[in-house]
Amino acid sequence: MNFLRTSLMVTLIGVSSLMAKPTIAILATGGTIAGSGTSELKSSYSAGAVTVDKLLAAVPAINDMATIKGEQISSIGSQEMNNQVWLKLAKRVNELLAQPDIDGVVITHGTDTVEETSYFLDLTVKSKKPVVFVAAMRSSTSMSADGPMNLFNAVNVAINKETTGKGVVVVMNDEIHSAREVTKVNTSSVNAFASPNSGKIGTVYYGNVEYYMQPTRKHTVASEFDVSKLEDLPRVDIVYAHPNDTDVMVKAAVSAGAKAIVHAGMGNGNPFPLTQDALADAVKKGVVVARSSRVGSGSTTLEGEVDDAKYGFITTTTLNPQKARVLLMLGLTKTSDKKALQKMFLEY
Ligand SMILES: NC(=O)C[C@H](N)C(=O)O
Repeated sequence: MNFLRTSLMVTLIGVSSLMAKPTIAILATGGTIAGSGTSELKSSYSAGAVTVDKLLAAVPAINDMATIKGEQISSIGSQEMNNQVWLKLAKRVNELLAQPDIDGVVITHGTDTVEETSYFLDLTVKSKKPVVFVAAMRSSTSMSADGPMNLFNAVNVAINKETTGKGVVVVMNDEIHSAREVTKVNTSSVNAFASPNSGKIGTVYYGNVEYYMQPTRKHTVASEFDVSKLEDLPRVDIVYAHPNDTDVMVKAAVSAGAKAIVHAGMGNGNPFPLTQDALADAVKKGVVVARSSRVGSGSTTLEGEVDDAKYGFITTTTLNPQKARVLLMLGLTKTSDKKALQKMFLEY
């Protein structure tokens, strides 16, 4: 009799744990998804004006799928994103994902720099659990706001078993992108994101998730970067190339104390000759110079038109300048050895 009662209880516990909803932490940082304007037909608004509770209240359906725990990290337009918020966010996500009762994290963010913040977390989160960034191009008060459906889709991606181990992903406009690859490609359209080198890794349509690609570079648990004890990050500046360029921006970066410069070169990462000399001088002063490209896709190849060995440059391979900056900031917390940093650009 006792045996029967015990086995019945075990079965009931088993069934109820099978039916238990996953718990998802939603961390809000601001952005247009939390933007508020005075008219649903005007494009002007203030980013980050809506609190996490209001954001969640706009999508009640997510409570049927998961137990939701909202948290406000910051309330800024992502053009105001900075080292402090990056570190706070990465530390908090690691803390939450270490808890057995948290199954995944969704982060609401602005679109302007979501490609950088998501890549920063891709390199610093120490968990295989889902981490999903979501944003919007239309403010919460706009007609046909895209935020609610994007958030609904993001929670569906976060509770989907297949998201485990994929690294940090970004959900926008029914698409799932890997944080390493995704970039903003349009200033105003709801279809503002693409992964030019690899394509999206999946789709999410009214909550139905389909994956068909797997990120191959090192991320999350395979990454060597640890922010748990960091208070700040090394300064890395980006210098954008153009015909008839000068040495002014490179010199300004060096005298401002940049530890590294990412050069957004022309074509396959080519600097203007005068700028190239200034970059070579920067290397002699101990500044790391990484050649990226302003083109937006493709790799700055190890053996292109620039003799990297002669000038002491490294290349960022397929990372665009703003993502290369993120990897360099973290790389410099480990080493300033150029060979070691070049290796990171081939692995991450
Ligand atoms: N669509 C957006 O989210 C743009 C806004 N400036 C932001 O990045 O916060």
